[in-house]
Amino acid sequence: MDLESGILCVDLSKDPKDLEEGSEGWKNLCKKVREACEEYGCFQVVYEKIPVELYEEMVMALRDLFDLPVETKQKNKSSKQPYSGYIGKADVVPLYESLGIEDAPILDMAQAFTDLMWPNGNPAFCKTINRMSQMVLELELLIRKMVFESYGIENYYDSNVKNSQCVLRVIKYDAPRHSDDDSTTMGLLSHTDKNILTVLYQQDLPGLEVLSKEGDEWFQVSPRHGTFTVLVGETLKALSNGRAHAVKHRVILRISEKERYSYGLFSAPKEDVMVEVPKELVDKDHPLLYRPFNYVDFFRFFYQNYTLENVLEVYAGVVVN
Ligand SMILES: O=C(O)CCC(=O)C(=O)O
Ligand SMILES: [Fe+2]
Repeated sequence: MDLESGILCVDLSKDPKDLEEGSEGWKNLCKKVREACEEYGCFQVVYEKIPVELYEEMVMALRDLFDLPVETKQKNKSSKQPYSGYIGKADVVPLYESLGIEDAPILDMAQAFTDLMWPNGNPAFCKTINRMSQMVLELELLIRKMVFESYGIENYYDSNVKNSQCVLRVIKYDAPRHSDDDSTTMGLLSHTDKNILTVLYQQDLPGLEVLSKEGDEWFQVSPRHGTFTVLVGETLKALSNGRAHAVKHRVILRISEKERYSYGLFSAPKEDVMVEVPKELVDKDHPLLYRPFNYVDFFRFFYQNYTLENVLEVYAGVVVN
């Protein structure tokens, strides 16, 4: 099995025929994706469709963006979607800074964000984030389709896509400079994502770590060119009636002179739709675990009440039994 340091790797670039729906290769990929979602809650995916120069343009775009004054970045307020808005240099994670760009694959949305950050215009930035997020969304939709097919719920795929939206979250971690204290290398605390799927790119430096399902081992996810990391979120776990595993992950930085950039496309249900477990995934052996829920409530629920001590109570609020 092409397990690399505990993370399953799915190669979507090996044979174009594998991407023909219904082919043997496609069925094998779907099976592998399901296995990865259930056993690990994450996997790496090789996707060579994205042109090399777009990765480079993305680094320049991120540098440009994070170099803006904090007051400008703070103009990016979260409106409707969780994961949008500016988060900067919080006490618990002082090296972390990020901006969420709602529906960045839609040109008007990418343009609105660009106009907010650069009232005098920055067409190169707009084009880059729009193109990159379109390509990553294409990848996310492909994987989502594989997940739905692997569970035999492909007839829910179109409505699931129609009822979903996405945020491109771009992240910068300042270089940690001291090694005498663990907190100086903590980039992002251990958490699960609450959305459907996250498709993440680590631009240059390593840092992402995922916790084994058994909860006893952290695995480092190495950044590799053309390789994305897919993480199962709590909403996909709920949709699969608890079968898929929402993986805990964190970012531990290495002492270095270089800042770390990453970006992820987070797909999530639209705020006004109810998420329901497909009836096909409920049976005698798999009793219903989640009542229909609204994503924004689901998200707030985790974040307002969530501590390591009360994790079970938090689940009890959305879990039927
Ligand atoms: O920066 C990374 O590699 C991970 C970011 C992450 O987990 C998140 O934004 O939810
Ligand atoms: Fe995350």
